[in-house]
Amino acid sequence: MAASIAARSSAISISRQITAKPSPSDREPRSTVNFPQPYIGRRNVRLLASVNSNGGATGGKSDSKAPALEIPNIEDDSTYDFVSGVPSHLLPKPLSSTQYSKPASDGSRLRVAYQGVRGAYSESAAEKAYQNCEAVPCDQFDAAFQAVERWLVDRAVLPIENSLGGSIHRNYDLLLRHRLHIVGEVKLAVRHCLLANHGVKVEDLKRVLSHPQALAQCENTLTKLGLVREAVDDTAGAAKDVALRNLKDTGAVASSAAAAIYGMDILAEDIQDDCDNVTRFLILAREPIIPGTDRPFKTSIVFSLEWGPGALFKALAVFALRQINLTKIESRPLRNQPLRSSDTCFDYLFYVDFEASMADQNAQNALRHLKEFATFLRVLGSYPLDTTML
Ligand SMILES: O=C(O)C(=O)C[C@]1(C(=O)O)C=C[C@@H](O)C=C1
Repeated sequence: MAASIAARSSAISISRQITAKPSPSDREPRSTVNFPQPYIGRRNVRLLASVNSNGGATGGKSDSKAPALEIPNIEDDSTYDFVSGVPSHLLPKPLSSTQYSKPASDGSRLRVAYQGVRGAYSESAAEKAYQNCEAVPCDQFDAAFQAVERWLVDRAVLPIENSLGGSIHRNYDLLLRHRLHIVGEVKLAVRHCLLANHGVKVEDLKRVLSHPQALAQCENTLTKLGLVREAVDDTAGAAKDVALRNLKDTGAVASSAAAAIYGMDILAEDIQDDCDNVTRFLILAREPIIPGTDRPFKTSIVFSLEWGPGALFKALAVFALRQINLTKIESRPLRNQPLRSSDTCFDYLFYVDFEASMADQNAQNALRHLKEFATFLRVLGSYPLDTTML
């Protein structure tokens, strides 16, 4: 493998990873029938956490053509992993929800991959998730996923949505292409600064470099200043580039930490369009955590549906009927899936976050119900909510 121990303290670059043989999970999902389908079909599997054998409220079977809001009987005694469909006794022991943030017992620091260079917001998020961790920079999101899969690091912390800019679609797509588990979330208040080299004034600037999300979050300020925007891989990388090339007509939108690291002046602070600018990051690991009920949990799933009137309404009703609160829904195109026979519409994957632990009977019933009519369903993780004040 090209990425080796030598890469331990240097940035992980995707080009280095590409020389390695792709694992089956690196491949693009081809269609719903080619996905690993632990939840698909009409077979009733038990969930990893124990469930009672009558399977829920009504115990009745529903009609798959017009799914009624009823719960099926549980007929199969086996226990399967949510994600892989492998019998759970054959899987590595998952982390418990209290273990997931503890440092390793041998005193070594947890290695946490993030996308960007030093001074990126993602680095701060990694450090917020795991104080005293070794934050490992990666040039692309994909490299951070691969770094975890190849045991180069222990975790990855990647942005998934921002309160102003919206979803980071690339990471939704990568969640499905890779086999990692969501084991936590981190919310980070993002306060952007306009940075420039020493002696440069705002009036001297013609262009500004930054991550597309950061540029979107500062839309109003940058429009008022009349600056031409140029998108780069990360905010701190923009600052580094402007500093290294000693540009006099170009600024960067980045953090105050990046200004200090790359020796730049801060021309303006808090230039985001709203002072409440928050980015939510996901913490990814090779193994899932055991969902608990000792504190508020969230569960993230992805599913696809048969086409037809009310299909999404019925899918979401499995949660509404059980008073389960949804916190996020995102739809993404189902790639490599030919257009439907009528050629008039696309196929979608729906990513849903809901406020319940997979250890809750209610959540298990909801997913068992959804699996009756979903053409694909995967649990991406069940993890504690980040309830810290920003
Ligand atoms: O460029 C950075 O500093 C990042 O950490 C990336 C990122 C993102 O992808 O959304 C993270 C937080 C901010 O929302 C802006 C950019």
